[in-house]
Amino acid sequence: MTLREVLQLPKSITNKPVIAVPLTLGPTDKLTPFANQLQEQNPDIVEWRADYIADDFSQAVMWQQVRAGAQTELAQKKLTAMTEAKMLAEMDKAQQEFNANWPAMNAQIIKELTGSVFNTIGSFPIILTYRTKSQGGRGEMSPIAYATFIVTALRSGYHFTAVDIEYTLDSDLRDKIIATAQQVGVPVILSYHDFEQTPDVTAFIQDMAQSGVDIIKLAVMPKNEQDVQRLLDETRAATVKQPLVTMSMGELGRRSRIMGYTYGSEMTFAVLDHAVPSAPGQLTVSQLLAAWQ
Ligand SMILES: O=C1C[C@@](O)(C(=O)O)C[C@@H](O)[C@@H]1O
Repeated sequence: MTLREVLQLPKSITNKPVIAVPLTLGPTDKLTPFANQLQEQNPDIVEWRADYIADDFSQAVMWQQVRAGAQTELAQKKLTAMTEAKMLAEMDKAQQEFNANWPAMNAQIIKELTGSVFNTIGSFPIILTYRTKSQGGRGEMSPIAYATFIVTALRSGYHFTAVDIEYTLDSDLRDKIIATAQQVGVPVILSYHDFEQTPDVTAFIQDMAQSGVDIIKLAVMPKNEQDVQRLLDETRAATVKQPLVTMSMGELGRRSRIMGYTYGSEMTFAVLDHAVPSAPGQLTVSQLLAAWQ
């Protein structure tokens, strides 16, 4: 099956790869300008990089906010030292209650976050991605919180076109996400990033193919032109059954983002004009289309 078929995207009449645009907005950014620009540039799919926003709604951050609010209130009340001590002890109890209620609150927060994305850009197919710091993203959640986030978003009632999971995630958690994705009918993209070098691409692709996922994605850093060519050649030579998405990052690797499809990479990531790239070397959609002219 081709990547377009796996993701149930319309057939291309140009034979070009799928263009994915990352959505990297944080908690104070507005979605509407992104949505408007999206309509103008009309890529195939949006990758919601949830790591740009989800950590702002983590258990620790939310409790911090509740506590700070309560403390400000206390400070305004001119309490005796004894009453204040009593109230602080009550805060401890409140924290325990907060922690006990967190799973339900977390599920609601994730549902609302997902809803805000779908209500604004839901006419576009959406990939759900949470990228950890070690894989080049912003996410600092623990592996369990990461898996909970993904599983809850998949079960939120909004239908993602695909979900991305990191190859480096603990295999039990990975299997749990894969099982959930299969239950809700969402294809899984398994991703691996190397920001230092271009590893043995063939070996990685073969190992990643063992995990029963639907699509394999590899983003690696070249040190020289030979590395870029090796990534392309090994992509072409790969014999796995899953569709592949590969790219050589950084300035040197740019041509792999433009020409990778002629070697068998079926999706390329590009940003909307004036947006900040989500990985080194990404072109804008306009630059990509111009390069294909
Ligand atoms: O995995 C990838 C590919 C990418 O890292 C790139 O190099 O374009 C960009 C990420 O947003 C995406 O999740």
